[in-house]
Amino acid sequence: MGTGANLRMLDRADKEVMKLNRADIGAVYEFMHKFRHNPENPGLDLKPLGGDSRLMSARVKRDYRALLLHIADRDYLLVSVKHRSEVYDDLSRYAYRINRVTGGIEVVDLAPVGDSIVGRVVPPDAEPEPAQKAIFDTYTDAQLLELGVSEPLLPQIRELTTEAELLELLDRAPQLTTDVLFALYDGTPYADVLQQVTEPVRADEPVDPEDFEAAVQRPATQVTSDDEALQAIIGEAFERWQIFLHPTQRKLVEKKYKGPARVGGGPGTGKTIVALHRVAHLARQLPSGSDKPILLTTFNRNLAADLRTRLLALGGQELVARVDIVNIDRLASRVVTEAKAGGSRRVVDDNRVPDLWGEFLLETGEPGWDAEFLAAEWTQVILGQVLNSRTEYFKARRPNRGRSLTRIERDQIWQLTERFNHWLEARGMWTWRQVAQRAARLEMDRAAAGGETSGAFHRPRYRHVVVDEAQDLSAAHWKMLRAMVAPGPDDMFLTGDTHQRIYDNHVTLSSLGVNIRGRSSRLTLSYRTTRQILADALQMMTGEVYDDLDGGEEDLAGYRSLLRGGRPVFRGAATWAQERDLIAEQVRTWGNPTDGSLAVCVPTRELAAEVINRLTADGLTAVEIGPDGPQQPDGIHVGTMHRFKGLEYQRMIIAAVSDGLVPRQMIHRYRDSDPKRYQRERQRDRSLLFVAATRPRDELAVFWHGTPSPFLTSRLVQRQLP
Ligand SMILES: Nc1ncnc2c1ncn2[C@@H]1O[C@H](COP(=O)(O)OP(=O)(O)OP(=O)(O)O)[C@@H](O)[C@H]1O
Repeated sequence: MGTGANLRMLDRADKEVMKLNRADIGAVYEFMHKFRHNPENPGLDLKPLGGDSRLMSARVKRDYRALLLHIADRDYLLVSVKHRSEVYDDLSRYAYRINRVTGGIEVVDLAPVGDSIVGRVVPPDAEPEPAQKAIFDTYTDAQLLELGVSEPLLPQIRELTTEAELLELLDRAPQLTTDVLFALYDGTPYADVLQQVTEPVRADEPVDPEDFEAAVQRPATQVTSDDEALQAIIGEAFERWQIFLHPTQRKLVEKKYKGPARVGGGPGTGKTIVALHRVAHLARQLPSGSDKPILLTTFNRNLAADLRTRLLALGGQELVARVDIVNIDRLASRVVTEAKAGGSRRVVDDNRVPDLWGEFLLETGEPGWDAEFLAAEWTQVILGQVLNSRTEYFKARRPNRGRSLTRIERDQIWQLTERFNHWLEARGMWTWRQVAQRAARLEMDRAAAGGETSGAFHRPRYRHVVVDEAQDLSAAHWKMLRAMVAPGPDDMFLTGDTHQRIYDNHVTLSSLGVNIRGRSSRLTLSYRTTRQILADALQMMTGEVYDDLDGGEEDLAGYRSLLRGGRPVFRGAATWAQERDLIAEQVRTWGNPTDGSLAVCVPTRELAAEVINRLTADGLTAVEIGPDGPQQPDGIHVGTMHRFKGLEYQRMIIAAVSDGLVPRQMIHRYRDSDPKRYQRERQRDRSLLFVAATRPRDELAVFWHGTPSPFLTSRLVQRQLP
């Protein structure tokens, strides 16, 4: 007999392990190590549990036993670690099956509901339990099985009459059973559950319910086999996302795509996690080397820094060494610097563009033109579409630009923009959008030269490009990225959510050479927020229509959470001073936490400064969230809405959600003059509020003074306390 064995751990087992004390956790690690070395080691006492079952037990230490599933000759799956007394008392309580829908292995403990303590957060003000009626009695067994519910659990599911019982059962049920029953319990229609919850995790090929070797390999069997990951689990220095992907997430990560692919989905559904795992997956297939063939990019600096930290946690220095992690503007500026195309020009912020146009028109004495209009035309059409010549501009489509232009007007505008360019250059300035446009041009030329058979052959810069926060990139950014990687399998992988677009970049990817048709998927299960917070955040989105980055529409159908918590608080005050009292009061109610778990979000920097003053006056440490994130980890973090992308807090207050502030008062001037722009700006402000409202994990409070923001529906406003 050979000595070594393969031992994997099922995701549910690690939850049990984490509940043990440190010494016992250490014992589990020792056990696994010994077992892999030689499962026949007499000290492990490996033996079948009941008849010809695949279930076996082995000794971890005096009081603990490991339950293992024997997959194949020297291949085992650790499914549970239990106290000795629980293992042998009633062997019929454990069941295992290959799920016919997902093809994954499911192991369940059939202990009666009521035996264990509910492990989830249940709101203190939970509604009274309904009368004794079986929760799922409107569905037949066949229907539940069709949705992928675990068969051995059916008798218990039939008995459920209260939410508490449901929560208890689902705490130990397989993932798909949990997902399906929650969706049905939330009132999602059967057909939608089938389409949104079950279909994305259906096995790609027919499932053989006896083939455990095939089953253990499928995404639906959430396991880990790698030693370092196991060690990390045991050492507690890990987070679950690093190891256990949801089957839907894992499928997207490991899929082979024929071209660019896109993953959408609401806030907190793990898009960034998927992007990071995708990078690791692609890196595993690279030939060894010391270069960086994978680009991982995102919108801004602190998001890129966060990606680096998380990628390091996921795959260590070895992985990070193969990946170029950089935010998109910095990437563009690198290209321009490398080509010495920027001279010594200094980059100025794009929001200064209207003022600069104003100065230019004044200085050059060009009457009859509106600086705002020209700034938008230059930014969105000329730079936005990387137009290089007057002819290109004549032919360009001008979607979302409101009024149409005659040929003569286009000609004049083109000339003006050329002069404006020189004017900026003479002042040693250019904007981030100009940098992006220049970089796109350089990379497109470089790619075109690569196709030539001339002596200087240019290889594409990257083999794979992975983009997070894809909704915020501009057309020039996409053109640059497209040119940096050769079209082909697994070339580009994008994650993002247009409901969270907070910069004014609207694109149609196919027109930019990034063809995601037929390769677009969506995640729907939020791992971050409670269903109570999620429901209220969705209310704030009422009535708005969002795009899918490719000319179509996208919604958040099926977006849900398995986490529960208290209902968000909504309160209005007469004045801003009184609202600050509300903030202070809420912070007190939550126990004045200054450990970095609480944040206050407001529309402007001035308001942020005033909140900081108020909290400081109360003797609390309050710190501002800057462009690189919070200035220090501790204290109460206070920042404007733009700063919250990529952050997560346990509790949050969103304050000054008042009419005139959310959306910004200034956008009203476009209402009649440029209704399309008005719509876009209004949508952007709504997205900012949505992003903020979906950052807290457990609790949310929303305040305003005077008239509440129009984004707060009357249902939300009426919920306020007297
Ligand atoms: N498979 C998983 N297991 C455990 N936690 C997960 C998993 N996937 C995601 N999470 C957690 O959910 C939270 C949100 O994940 P992530 O930031 O990737 O979501 P996102 O979709 O990119 O969100 P947003 O759109 O708001 O930026 C994080 O705390 C992450 O650790």
